[in-house]
Parts: sequence; C-alpha cells; structure tokens
Amino acid sequence: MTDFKILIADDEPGTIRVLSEILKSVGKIYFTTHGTHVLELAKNILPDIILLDIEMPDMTGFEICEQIRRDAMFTDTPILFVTAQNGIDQESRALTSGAIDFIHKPPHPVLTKARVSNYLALKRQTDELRMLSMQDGLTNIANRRAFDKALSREWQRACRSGHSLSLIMLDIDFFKSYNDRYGHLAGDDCLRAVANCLARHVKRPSDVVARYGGEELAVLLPGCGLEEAYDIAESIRQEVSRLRIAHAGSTLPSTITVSAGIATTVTLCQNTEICWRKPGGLQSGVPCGLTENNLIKRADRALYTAKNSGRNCVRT
Ligand SMILES: Nc1nc2c(ncn2[C@@H]2O[C@H](COP(=O)(O)OP(=O)(O)OP(=O)(O)O)[C@@H](O)[C@H]2O)c(=O)[nH]1
Repeated sequence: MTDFKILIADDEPGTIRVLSEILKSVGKIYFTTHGTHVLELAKNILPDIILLDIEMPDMTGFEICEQIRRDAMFTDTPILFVTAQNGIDQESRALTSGAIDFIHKPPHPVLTKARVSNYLALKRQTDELRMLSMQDGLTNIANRRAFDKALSREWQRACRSGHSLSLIMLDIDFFKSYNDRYGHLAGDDCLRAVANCLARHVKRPSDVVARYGGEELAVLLPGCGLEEAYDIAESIRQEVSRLRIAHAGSTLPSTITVSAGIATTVTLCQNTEICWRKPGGLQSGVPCGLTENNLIKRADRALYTAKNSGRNCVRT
C-alpha cells in the first residue's frame, strides 16, 4: 500500500464499500456520507484525490466541487465524479465545476483502479514540481519565490489580525574573501551550513527560512514581536560563530560570522495604521497602504547598519 490518501464522498454506504475494496491497495481510504462534511474532512486529511458522488441529499457534488476548488489548499487535488448518469449536460457541468474526470456507477474494478492510479501519479509529479519550484537548489531552504509568496500571505494576515510580523535579514560577513581564499565550492558548503543553522532555529510551522539572494538569507517570523525576533537573530548569530568555519580572511574572529537586521510591524487602531517599531521602544505611525516591501527595506537598512557597526552583530 502507498501513502496516498483517497477521500470518497457518497451517500450510499454500498458504493463506498465497493470503491474502498477496489482502491484499498492504491491508498488509504477516508470517506463521508455527508456532502457538507467533505471540505472540513479534506482540510483535516489533505487527500491526494477526491471521489465525489454527484447526487448527495444535503449538497450536490457540483456545489461541493466548486467549494473545494475555491480553496487554495486544493488547487492541484484531482476531483473525480462518481455517477450513474450519462449525458452531455451533466458531464459538462461537472467539468466546468472543477472535476477532472468521471467514474461510472457501478464502478468497474480494473478501469476505476487504473484511472485513479493515473491521476495519483500525476498528482505526485505536480507536488514534486511545486516543491522544487519553491526550494533553493543549493541550500534546500525556501527560495526567493517561496519567500515572496509567504511574505505576501503573512503580511495580509498580520494586517487582518493585528499581530506582529518580524523579518530578519542575514548576510555572511566577508563572504567574497572567503570565496576568493577557499574557492567557490567551499563557499557553497559554507552557505549550506549557515542555512541549516537558520533552519534549526525556527520552531513554528508558519516561520519561513529562505535564501533571499546570493549570500543573503531571510527569516520571516509571523506573530513574533521585536524582542523575540531579536533573541532569535542573536541566537542564530552565536550559533553560526559556534560552527567554527575557519575564515582566515575575516578581520573578526577568524571564523565565519553573520550580520543581521530586523524589522517588525505592529498594527494599531484596528488596522487603520501600520506602525514600525523602532529601537528603544519608540513607535512611529506610518499611513496605511504600505506594502510588504517596506518591511524588507527596513530590515535591509538595519542589516546595513549592522555591517557598518563592525559586522557579526544584530541591529533593529
Ligand atoms: N560560493 C558562493 N558564493 C556566492 C553565492 N552567491 C553569492 N556568492 C558570493 O557572495 C559574495 C558576496 O560578496 P559581497 O557582497 O562583496 O559581500 P562580502 O564580501 O560578504 O562583504 P560584507 O557583506 O560587507 O561583509 C560574492 O563574492 C558572491 O560571489 C553562492 O551561491 N555560492
């Protein structure tokens, strides 16, 4: 048995039994006889494929399909309708509501298994491609594209909820001279080790560690205020020093170090104002309508300050 998850929604327990028997070797079966439960169940189990009865008493399969399609979590999840009806109108309505194909009742064991297996194989490839498109090939942390998406998502969320959002930008000190002295491949190893170190430091599922570009790395911390972000950045800085990667060209301790800059948002007055918290607890209101780019600019500016303050330090 594979680790695929198959969700079957049908108000007839007999059909669920037959489909489960046919597909039990293809993946783990989850089912519901209530149309209104499908979306919630799907959110809990994150199925790889959904088999939907068109005729359900509480909600039609079309309505459920459209509801699932509206949810960004299920953009790539294939939905197949299981139906006893044939007809151009039904099929066309099913396809426009977001289904990818049909299984006709009574389900034929060989055809049903083959059809579901094909869509699952396709889903696996799509998942792998999506993952690769969001991952940095050298360090295996999130790439710039994934970072931009996460920042945009978390910015919206922070504006809605009023929770803080912190961004740490980190840059390896004297990395050019490291490359020049030890070679580009050693530079790549060093970058990987520092990225791993960052990844070990983030704990919450919504935190994102990304390669922002070149030797600049970013840590996005939703729901995290300035003090906590500072502690995390400082702890990363110390941990990188403890890696003891020799760097004879550094004017600091002769090991690899990082500099870090932090910016934090605080939403005030029921989202009417977005405020940047400044060092020393000062707050300055900035008119609403700012974009997430301001957070990056602030963190970058703080990083620049850290570099100008002698490097191997954290600035806000
Ligand atoms: N090995 C390796 N080097 C990279 C990669 N991406 C960027 N770099 C190098 O990172 C170096 C960055 O150098 P600079 O921007 O001059 O900064 P720096 O030498 O670290 O100096 P400061 O940041 O001021 O401490 C350049 O030499 C880039 O070639 C990469 O993927 N692998």
